[in-house]
Amino acid sequence: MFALLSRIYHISNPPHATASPETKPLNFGSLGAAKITPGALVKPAQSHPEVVLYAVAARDAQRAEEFAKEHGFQKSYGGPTGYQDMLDDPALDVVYNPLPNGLHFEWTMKALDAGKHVLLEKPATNTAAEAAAIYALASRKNLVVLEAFHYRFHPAIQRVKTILDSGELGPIKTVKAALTAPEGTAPEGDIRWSYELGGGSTMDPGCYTLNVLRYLAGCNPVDVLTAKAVPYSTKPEHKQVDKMFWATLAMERESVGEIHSNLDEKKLWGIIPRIPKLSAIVECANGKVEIFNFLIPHFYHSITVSPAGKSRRVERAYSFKGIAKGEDWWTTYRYQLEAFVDKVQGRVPQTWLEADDTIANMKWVEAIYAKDGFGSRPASKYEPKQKMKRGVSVMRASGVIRLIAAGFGLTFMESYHSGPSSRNSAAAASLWLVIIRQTWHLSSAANIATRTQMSPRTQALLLFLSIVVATATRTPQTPCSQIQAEISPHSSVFFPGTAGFAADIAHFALSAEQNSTCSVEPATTEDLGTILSIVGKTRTPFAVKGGGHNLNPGFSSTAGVEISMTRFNKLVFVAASQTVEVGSGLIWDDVYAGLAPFNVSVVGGRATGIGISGYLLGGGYSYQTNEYGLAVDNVVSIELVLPDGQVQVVSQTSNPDLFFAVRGGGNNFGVATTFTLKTHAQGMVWGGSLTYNGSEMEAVTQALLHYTTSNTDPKTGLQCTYASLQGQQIVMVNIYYNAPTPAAGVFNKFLDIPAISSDVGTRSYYSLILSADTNLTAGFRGVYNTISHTAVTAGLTSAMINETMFYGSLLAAHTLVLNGYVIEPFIPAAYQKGRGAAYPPDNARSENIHPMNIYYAWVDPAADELMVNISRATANRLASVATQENILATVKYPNYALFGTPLEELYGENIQRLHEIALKIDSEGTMGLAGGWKL
Ligand SMILES: NC(=O)C1=CN([C@@H]2O[C@H](COP(=O)(O)OP(=O)(O)OC[C@H]3O[C@@H](n4cnc5c(N)ncnc54)[C@H](OP(=O)(O)O)[C@@H]3O)[C@@H](O)[C@H]2O)C=CC1
Ligand SMILES: O=C1OC[C@@H](O)[C@H](O)[C@H]1O
Repeated sequence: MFALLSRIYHISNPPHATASPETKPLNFGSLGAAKITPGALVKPAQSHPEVVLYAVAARDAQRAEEFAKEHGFQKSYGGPTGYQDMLDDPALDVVYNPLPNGLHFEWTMKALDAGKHVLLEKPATNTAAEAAAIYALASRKNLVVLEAFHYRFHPAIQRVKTILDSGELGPIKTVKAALTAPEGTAPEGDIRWSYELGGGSTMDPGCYTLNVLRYLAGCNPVDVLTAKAVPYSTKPEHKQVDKMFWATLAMERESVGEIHSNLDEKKLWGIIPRIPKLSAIVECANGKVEIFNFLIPHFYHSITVSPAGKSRRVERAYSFKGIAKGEDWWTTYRYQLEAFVDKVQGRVPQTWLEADDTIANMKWVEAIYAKDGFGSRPASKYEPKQKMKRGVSVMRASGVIRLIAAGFGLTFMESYHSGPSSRNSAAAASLWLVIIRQTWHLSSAANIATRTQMSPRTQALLLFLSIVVATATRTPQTPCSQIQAEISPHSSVFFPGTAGFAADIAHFALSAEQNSTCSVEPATTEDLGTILSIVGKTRTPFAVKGGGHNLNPGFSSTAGVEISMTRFNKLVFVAASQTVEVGSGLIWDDVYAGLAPFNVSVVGGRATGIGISGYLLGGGYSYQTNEYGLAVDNVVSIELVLPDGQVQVVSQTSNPDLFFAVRGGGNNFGVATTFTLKTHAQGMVWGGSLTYNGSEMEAVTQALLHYTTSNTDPKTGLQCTYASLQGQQIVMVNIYYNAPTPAAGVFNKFLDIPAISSDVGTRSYYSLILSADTNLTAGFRGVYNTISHTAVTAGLTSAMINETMFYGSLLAAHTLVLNGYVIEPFIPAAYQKGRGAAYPPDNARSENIHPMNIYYAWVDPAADELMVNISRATANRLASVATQENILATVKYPNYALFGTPLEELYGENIQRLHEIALKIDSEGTMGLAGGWKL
């Protein structure tokens, strides 16, 4: 009892800390004079020596002033510009954002734009897409954002996690969490009852229950099995505002989650208040653990551990007992503030919530709302300053999360645009894009066929499909419903209008996306086999999507059944063999991040967001190709579900023909589920991105020619892009060296040229991958084309510059967002690291292929055909120049080639062998129903 009273006393009267002379204190400002500010910031700040309560901003100036006086803020800002005025204050370091949920996105983006770190109240935003956009901006600006799930910083919940992780209770079976608040806690008119402001029980106590479920289960959900919600009132404005909800979720590791919250729990018989529910209970194979009051454990909590067959014990954890900072009386908010300040000050926080965590939580809040029919809270109308549009792009988080994110689309670096005209055109394009997107999604299959450059065969296929779809709507058993009936509960089918479906069909390039009849997320090879067998027997067109980065329409998208590989998300490093098993639904980001703790890496993609499977099935060029060869040269084995549903692990010894064919030969032979890859020791690397003004094109070209003719160092990697961004000429150079410092002089000529922006230095390999702004054009329409050359000459670069400038200025005023021509030089040694893959054919390896990426991104769907034709014309002209210069290589990189490219141009001497293998493996032609390079 004394301990309890002592804690309560100190929570209300914390000892005041004095600033330490060694560290610079941080000036905090609160956006809004919110009810939570005193508890979450003011009190904890009093005992934190590095936190200064610097300012508060409120819509009403007098209220701001009073609030500042009452809580000890040095300054106040008020009135209609008060929030922004505070953000513009150069002395402000950190923004605390406790605004209504629906305003979190706008004001966090504005705070980041103003260069401030943000402690952001939960739930981070109204949608997962907004959360992703916040973290994309924070990462670009190197600022800290933390979603204030304060309870996660307290020793109590961490103790529960430690017990579960220790294995004492065995594998987790179910996690149950509930939070209820008595009626009146959120009175009528509270922000929590406003749909526009992001209200609802699932958004408020509910987001904690979801968060604690994910944290204790140690994984994310894979499906919302059931969800039910009750509206706050019968008034029309509350139709989508839940006062309580229940949901059951299937979790990744075969556990089940049950969560519930009630923000307005009525009294029993109208008179007896109910005891609030505040517990999380985890049932495991060998026992159970329950934490009472996981939310605000600092007052009082209990952790009851009941191992099977042993006696029950009760634990409590108010501090880390000297292992980490803290006192028994520290509140969850105080622990949180400690970690947040540590992070901002560049120290290692005791614990942290990464972007992935926040984005996943929002994703599953939305999924619950989708399932119970209440729908996501409205996306903010705020258009971020630094982006032209809210695009759709595919983002991946912790290896298991996938969502549609507001592509942090086109970043208009201020320095590229001096006049107002470019901003006006950006705004116009933005509006246009929104309208186009909405109408495009209503387009029929036939429209897709005529608007995009598709072969008569594909058009016929689509026509056939429209008939199938039309018929299917009248018959009870469609391929989708058959799949739904036959797959296990681990796998899911999603239909249009659901969040799962939207995520499954999303592509990097909008022009590559198609509205499918349904999407399927198989979780097991058996289910995948069942799906292949159903689409094969019913002759249903389908597509297989890994990362969704393929720009060719119909390659990983379909009007039929979209198979999304997202649930094949395993990542297992095997130290003994120095290999890693990688699920084909992951993106390279997941792999790099997951392998970093082992100080190893793999030969993989050079840009963020690239999927494992498409990249590997096409060959795979990497920053590490000079040192270790192409990605296909580093594949040890591939688990494949064959077109007849059989599962086979294919390696050089088990099936040399298939092992040859799959590495570069695309999806003709089945669906890859797991790749086993060689890993290589990985320390810190050096490199990053340099962006130059067009006026430096000649200087950069000279540096490039010098580099390509003199460099033989296998630790190097480089990409040089001549681009026109909205009519503005620029050159972007990404450089890489596999050591903390580069060999003397290797990149000096590039570094000597004045750059508009430079982000080069010693960093982790994954940070290097993130440094290139390759999501600049996510969500626009796009086309890739390519030629391959064997060397870089002045004649070729000058032709590339001509093409860039000509089409850049011709089309900028109309629809073009960006065109880019990328030189990717490799040293001859790169091609000697492997042999015997479908791409590159062995005889072409001696040519020392440099694949050139030709990329156009635009807005108007009506320009699709024009852009494809331009990409053909420009590639043909560059091929002629390369021929004249005697540097044209014989094969093209499949992952850059435009649809319709003859297969001989990709596979050269391998074509006959590939045809024979495909015929043997897929005599029924099942894989021919999927798009891609079809043998
Ligand atoms: N971490 C935790 O334990 C808790 C977190 N929260 C979270 O903090 C946030 C704020 O909650 P709470 O403090 O209870 O809410 P309040 O209603 O007290 O605060 C919201 C603030 O937002 C400002 N505001 C700006 N625009 C609007 C608007 N259109 N309508 C209403 N308010 C507006 C107001 O500031 P001004 O007067 O300056 O205009 C107000 O002070 C929520 O995101 C909530 O989920 C809440 C409670 C506990
Ligand atoms: O964050 C919160 O924590 C406690 C809840 O009662 C409150 O509504 C919520 O906003």
